[in-house]
Amino acid sequence: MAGRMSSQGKATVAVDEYSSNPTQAFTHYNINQSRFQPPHVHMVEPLPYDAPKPAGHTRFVCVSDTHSRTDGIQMPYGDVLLHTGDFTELGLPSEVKKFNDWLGGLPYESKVVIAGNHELTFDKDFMTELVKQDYYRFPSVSKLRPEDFDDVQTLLTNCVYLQDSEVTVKGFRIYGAPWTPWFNGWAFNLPRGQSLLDKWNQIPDDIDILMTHGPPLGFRDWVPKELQRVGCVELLNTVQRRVRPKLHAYGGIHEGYGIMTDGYTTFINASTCTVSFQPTNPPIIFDLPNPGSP
Ligand SMILES: Nc1nc2c(ncn2[C@@H]2O[C@H](COP(=O)(O)O)[C@@H](O)[C@H]2O)c(=O)[nH]1
Ligand SMILES: [Mn+2]
Ligand SMILES: [Mn+2]
Repeated sequence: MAGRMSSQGKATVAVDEYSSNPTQAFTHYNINQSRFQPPHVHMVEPLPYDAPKPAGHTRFVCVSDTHSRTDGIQMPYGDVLLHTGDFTELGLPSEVKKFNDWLGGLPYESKVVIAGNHELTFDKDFMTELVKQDYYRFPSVSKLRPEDFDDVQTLLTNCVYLQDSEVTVKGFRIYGAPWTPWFNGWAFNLPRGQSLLDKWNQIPDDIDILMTHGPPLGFRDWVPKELQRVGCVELLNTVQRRVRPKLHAYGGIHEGYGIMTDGYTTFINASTCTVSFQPTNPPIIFDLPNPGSP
């Protein structure tokens, strides 16, 4: 069973029986529960940049997977920038500084950033293992001395950096987490199932906006070259059965760029880079009514 009520009346999420095979999970839940079917679940057209912002709303500008290729990106008007990871290629301090400089030149009131699997130096446990393996997989990182990346987060002076943590911006509670299902042994990779669920269980119940690097199952998580869905089943169950944010922003699967809704949560895969790492997908804007406004 994937969900039940705790003694406090809150939903708790258990490991899904289809956790390890997201493509099969999608088919099963679609056939047996119509879980990904219209009318509730459908694609959403992006808001044009010149759409007037309704009174009492905050405009979020979502980007992801910019991979050190920010130079040509046309940034639209908005209030709060959300970047959901993979802002570098390898998490090199030089890349982080360049990204931070780019952020510094943007006019948004607040900028909130999480890491992705490419931000190698942000994952302390990953770096410990990499050093032990003599940087075998990522030789260009070996030129760094540990003191170069020990406090790499502190290079991000022009944003709020979230890692299993939250911030309140203009009354919105925003939570960010970098973890993705294991794939080729990158940073912040964890096995599907309980390991990832343990991370999702740290998300508080009353979050308005959730930022993760990768998608949940079924919402912009299709990898065409492998004919597979790769979203996290536990993340979907956590989002739909417990946290119920108004907005779930992510990237990770570049081919999944676009917007969907399940009728309550809007899911935005804002991957700027395409599958061939061209930074051509435009930032996605999204308006939310301010908390407490009529
Ligand atoms: N089959 C899977 N493909 C994946 C997964 N995570 C990423 N990818 C593919 O790689 C690109 C780029 O990802 P990046 O993290 O290196 O920037 C992505 O668009 C997919 O094509 C996965 O878990 N399974
Ligand atoms: Mn990426
Ligand atoms: Mn990634």
